[in-house]
Amino acid sequence: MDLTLDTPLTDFPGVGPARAAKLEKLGLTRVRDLMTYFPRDYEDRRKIWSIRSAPLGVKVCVQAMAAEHPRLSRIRKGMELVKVKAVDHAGALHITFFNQSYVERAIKAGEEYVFWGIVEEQGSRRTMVNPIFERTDRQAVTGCILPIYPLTAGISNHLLCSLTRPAVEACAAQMPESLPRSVRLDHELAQTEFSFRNIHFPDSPESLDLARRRLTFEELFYLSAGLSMLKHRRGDAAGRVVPSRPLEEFLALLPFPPTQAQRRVMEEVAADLSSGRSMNRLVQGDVGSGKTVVAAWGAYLAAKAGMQTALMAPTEVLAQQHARSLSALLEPAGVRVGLLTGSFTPAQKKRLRQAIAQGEVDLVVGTHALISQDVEFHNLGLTVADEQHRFGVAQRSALAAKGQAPHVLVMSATPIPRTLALIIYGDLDVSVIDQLPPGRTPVETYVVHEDKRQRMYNFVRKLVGEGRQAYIICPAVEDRAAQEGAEGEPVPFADLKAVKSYAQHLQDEVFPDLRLALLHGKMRPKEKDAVMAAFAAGDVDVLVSTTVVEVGVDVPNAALIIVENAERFGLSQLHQLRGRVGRGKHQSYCVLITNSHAPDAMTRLKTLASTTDGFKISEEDLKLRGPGDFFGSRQHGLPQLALADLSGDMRLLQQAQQSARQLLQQDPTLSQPENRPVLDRVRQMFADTPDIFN
Ligand SMILES: Nc1ncnc2c1ncn2[C@@H]1O[C@H](COP(=O)(O)OP(=O)(O)OP(=O)(O)O)[C@@H](O)[C@H]1O
Repeated sequence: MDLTLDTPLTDFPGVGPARAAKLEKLGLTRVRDLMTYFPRDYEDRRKIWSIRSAPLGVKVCVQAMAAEHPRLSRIRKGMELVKVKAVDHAGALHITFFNQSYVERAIKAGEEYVFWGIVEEQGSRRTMVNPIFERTDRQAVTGCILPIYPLTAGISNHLLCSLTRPAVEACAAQMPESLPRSVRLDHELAQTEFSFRNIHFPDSPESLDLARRRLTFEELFYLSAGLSMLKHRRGDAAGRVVPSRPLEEFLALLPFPPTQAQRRVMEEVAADLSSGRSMNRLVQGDVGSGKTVVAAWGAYLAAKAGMQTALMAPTEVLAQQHARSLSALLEPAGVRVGLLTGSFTPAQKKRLRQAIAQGEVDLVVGTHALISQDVEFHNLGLTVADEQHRFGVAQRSALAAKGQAPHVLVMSATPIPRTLALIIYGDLDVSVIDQLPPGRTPVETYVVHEDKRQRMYNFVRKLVGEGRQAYIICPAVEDRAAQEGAEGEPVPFADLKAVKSYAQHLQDEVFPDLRLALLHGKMRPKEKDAVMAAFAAGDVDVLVSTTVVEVGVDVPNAALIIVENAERFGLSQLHQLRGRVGRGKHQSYCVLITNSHAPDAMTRLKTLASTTDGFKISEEDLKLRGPGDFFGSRQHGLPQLALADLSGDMRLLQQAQQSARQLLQQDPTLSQPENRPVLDRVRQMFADTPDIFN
């Protein structure tokens, strides 16, 4: 069979319609797809041992001759055994196969085989159970470094290897070289053919490293090039001029002087808005660093220039809170603030929509409802997305599409490690508020086990006695699959009922004399708002809540947060939760309760207890849990990476970025003929995200 990159997999022997359908599930229909279907791991099966020298207890290859015809026996119903003795110059290996009766015919007395399995010793006998085996003259999966591919039901690693091996042999040389020669030489990257051969079937660990380095670099290079082009394109986009005004005029509205960091970021925003180019800026700041002020400043400038601002918040509770605090701040300066959420009655919504369309509202605060089709703005000049990584790139663009190239400000309260920020927000300029307002004392954090529960309740009572308020957070879980704890234990708060009855228990048995309230995501928005408002007003002492308070909720008098089943949360999420306290002048506390004694759970929780620096914590989280948490379900809308490991490939990312930038400096649109292959690859990579690259 003559293979080319376009040969369909159905041309391979043994691939009928049923298998083809399963392969398609993995994205594999042609040889080309096999080439870029990379192994997730490797097994080093190069060393071939003799029976006596083979180490015990680990998987090894042993070469030996079948000394007899295999013996098949049925020991009980449904259980078949095949036994065979294999020998070499110095020893014998007693091999047993369970329920693989075909072995009786497959192994022939007198033939040499390589057996891949675990050697064990019973007395002086060396044994092996269920090895993989092949004849020494037909070695394919032994004597080599074997790739381990990601699989799906009905597709074995063996099958994938048997497809990939001939594909790579015939077609590695046909894979086009798209990296510019100078980039390849500058970074000492291996050639394409070598890289594809060795990423699948490495000659040695060193060759594998070279191959992986090249292909990872390539991936990061195209990603960086795409993102730079996007930034460049946006950067060039003409923006509406929002004239700057003296900062002091706005600062006079604030009840506190800004921090240096806030001042700097506000100046950056004003410079963007008045530049005549369209702003695309991310404001990153640790919890409680005071990002809202920056958004308010942007909205203020826009309003004074006769333009509207839309501020999109991720939750109803947060939208309500922003609307409250922004109107208190801005209404005195004549900026009209409106709130639009999904929970309004149709009549209310209609009235507000009309006001928005007629330009009677300057700043519209809302949830996703803002993106809905029938909201029309009179003159939208600025959009602000709070907690952007919860929204996708697509949602951000949908909001922006409601105006004529409005300026875009994105605020993220989850500090993101720099590597990830470069990728998730590669298309944005970044400002960091790296300073907390003065007078904050760091939150004291404790990890405690169940047995200290009573002491903790006493502590709650003591703080409430001093006039403070407290949160008690329970992890309510929505999907059934997640209801088992990490170690398979049932989770006390796995369902809403449990949270409700826990709250009831606290009110009835533990704190009958305190004012408790319950908040959870399944409540009607109006109820949620009422509870939050009561808590903010100091009418509730203890708020028992699910993680709906996680993002952004701001009640400075709250000085204690207790997190139940803390081991179930990611570090960054716990950091967010902890950020709900320590927002005022009172010494605040965070108590993480756990039943778990699992060492890694304890390590994670102790990390949190040892630092309050959000960037450090998120880096630790990235190391411990991988980037999945930050990326969510690919909501960011950027391409998925096949090889690059964002927690480890930082240096390579920097090199790739630098090199992509250099190339784009010479040829910003990659329109020169020699850069055509790069442009094609970038387009291909961004093909699934047309809203950011067309
Ligand atoms: N410069 C400042 N001096 C004193 N207090 C400030 C200052 N800036 C903001 N604050 C107050 O600090 C609290 C936190 O501000 P804000 O809600 O804007 O933080 P944030 O960055 O959005 O935090 P989070 O991400 O946790 O929501 C608010 O009560 C705010 O009024």
